[in-house]
Amino acid sequence: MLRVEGLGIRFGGLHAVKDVTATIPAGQITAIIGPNGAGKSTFFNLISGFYQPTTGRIIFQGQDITRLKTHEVVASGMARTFQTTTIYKELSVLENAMIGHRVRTRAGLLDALLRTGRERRDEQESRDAAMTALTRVGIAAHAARPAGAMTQEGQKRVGIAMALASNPKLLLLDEPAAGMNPEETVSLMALIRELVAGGLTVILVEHKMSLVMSLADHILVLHHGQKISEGVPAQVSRDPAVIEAYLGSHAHGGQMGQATAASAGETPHA
Ligand SMILES: Nc1ncnc2c1ncn2[C@@H]1O[C@H](COP(=O)(O)OP(=O)(O)OP(=O)(O)O)[C@@H](O)[C@H]1O
Repeated sequence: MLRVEGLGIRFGGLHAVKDVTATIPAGQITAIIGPNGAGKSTFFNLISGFYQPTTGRIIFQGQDITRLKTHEVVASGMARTFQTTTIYKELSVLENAMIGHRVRTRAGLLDALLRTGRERRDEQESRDAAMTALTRVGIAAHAARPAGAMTQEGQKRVGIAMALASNPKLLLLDEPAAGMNPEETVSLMALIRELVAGGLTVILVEHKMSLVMSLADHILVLHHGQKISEGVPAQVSRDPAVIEAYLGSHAHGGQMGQATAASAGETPHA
């Protein structure tokens, strides 16, 4: 599905991501983990086209997307959510998903909000795509509600629907369980599993180790911007390099051993 080769980016003197080579399998859930400041968000921003890498290549479904702009990356079949909620609370759930479709696939946000001629022509297509996305995340019945009236978890689903409205093959979830209580976390995990069962490939960055360990098929561990381990959860959680990295970041509370046995909702780094 996705391959990165020698991927790196420097911010001034800091190598935030350095020489990462990895293959993300199709039809699976891959989690990117690592202690605080490991480079997870930066890696995410690189593969979704938000940052241009200093070195390396990104191959998505056989196509080199390294130099594509964000909207071109989306058009190629990849969409992401954001760590902090980026939904429009005063607008309806449906309108949010429609904006997700339009902003990601063609016109800019301004077009979408100002209802230009092109936007109007595209409206029906957006509406259909948005309803399909809302159905996929289980909130079609709430289409007319203001997004801000949804629960925290409901708002997460709106955010995921915004990404799904562009009908991606690969969905990038930036800390999907952030701010969720244990029950909401379990419910979101079920949703992510359903989406993958339906054919989607998912990559997520997540601090809640319990979620990562029970949800991910494949884990990639970053530390100081470099890949230090990769494999199935059982392999990775026993990898001495990973344990060492988390113990080394103990000052931040990152403890891998504890994390694997943790209940849903625990945030090892918090
Ligand atoms: N735009 C930027 N400019 C300069 N430095 C940056 C930028 N983005 C990230 N960094 C730095 O790169 C390093 C990696 O940060 P990043 O946010 O990717 O780590 P992370 O693993 O996502 O951390 P966390 O677990 O705390 O979210 C950090 O030292 C951070 O300060």
